Amino acid sequence: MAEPAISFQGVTRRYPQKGGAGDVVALHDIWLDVPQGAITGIIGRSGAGKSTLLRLVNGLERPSSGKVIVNERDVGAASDAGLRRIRREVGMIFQHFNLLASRTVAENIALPLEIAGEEGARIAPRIDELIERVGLGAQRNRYPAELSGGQKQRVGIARALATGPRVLLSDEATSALDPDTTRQVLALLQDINRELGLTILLITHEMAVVRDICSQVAVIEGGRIVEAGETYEVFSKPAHSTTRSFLTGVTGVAVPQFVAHRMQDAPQSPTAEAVVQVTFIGGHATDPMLARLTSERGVSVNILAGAIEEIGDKPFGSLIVALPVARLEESRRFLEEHGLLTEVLGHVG
Ligand SMILES: Nc1ncnc2c1ncn2[C@@H]1O[C@H](COP(=O)(O)OP(=O)(O)OP(=O)(O)O)[C@@H](O)[C@H]1O
Repeated sequence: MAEPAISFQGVTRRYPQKGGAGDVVALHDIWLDVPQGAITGIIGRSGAGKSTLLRLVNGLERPSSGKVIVNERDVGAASDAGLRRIRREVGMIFQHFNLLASRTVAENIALPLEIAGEEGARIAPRIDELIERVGLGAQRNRYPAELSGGQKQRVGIARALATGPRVLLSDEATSALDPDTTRQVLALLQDINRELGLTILLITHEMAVVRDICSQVAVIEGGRIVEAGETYEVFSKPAHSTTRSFLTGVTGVAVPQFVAHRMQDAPQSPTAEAVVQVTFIGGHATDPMLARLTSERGVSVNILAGAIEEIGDKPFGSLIVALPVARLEESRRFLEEHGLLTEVLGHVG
């Protein structure tokens, strides 16, 4: 196994509060490995500790205890020279782009190279290459105020790549963008990840971003990681209630209105039906298990809604079905024995 690109080892970050009212514990005993060359998402609500976690990676923050290892170097223990080296290897993009208004696109991208003391003659071809990569050839001499949000973020990405980093940190990079532009910027990040083998660690409060480009995800709540793993696994078997609440509306399908308004927690009669969400994962996605439940067990299944999408390059299907309450347990056992996941959402009748 390759060493992780970033490793949080028992990291706690406290902030003293004014007036001695005790510390705010922004992060509590974080253990997390970010694999090389992958796109890893950290998802959490406002105040969960996401920005603090990201700032620990490029040394803008230091841990109160524990270690943050980036490319095998301990960030908390780095000297000033060591920190400068780490920052060249770690690029960052921001929600509000952080471009200099008085500089053109090319001049904004040149900035980190100038700071790093790169020779003038080597800067120009590097800028050409970066502008080409993010598709901004026509905007080269424009100023930020003349650009759309998506174009500004492309400048941010080119600037972050200028020093040839091995890791890219993304702080809510698409939160200020409309859905179409978000898709384009996420696709660009994915291309960069694949073509340059760059490790990307992004923070977001949107599960759709995780679904679209992250192969790994960690869910953070109140400064603690409550769940982490491969996106596909976490989406198909969310173990924590916070994860489930982030997933609502992002995957699968909703119970149709005509059923939803009649649904109750408990069945009201022996002929009631249970409304069940059946999740198909991996190779099981196309298995006609519901048809077999009918043909082999004689259970009548009513399909109410369904969708199949792709998460982490694997099929992920979700169906909402009605099953007779009298056959519910047997039906769930049959489906689960064949690798499907079931969850009872309510009852009708
Ligand atoms: N410099 C600071 N001084 C004191 N408290 C801080 C500081 N930075 C963050 N905190 C506190 O630490 C906790 C985590 O903050 P953080 O900004 O990391 O969360 P977040 O998940 O990024 O939230 P948001 O999405 O709103 O930025 C919050 O309670 C915040 O108030």
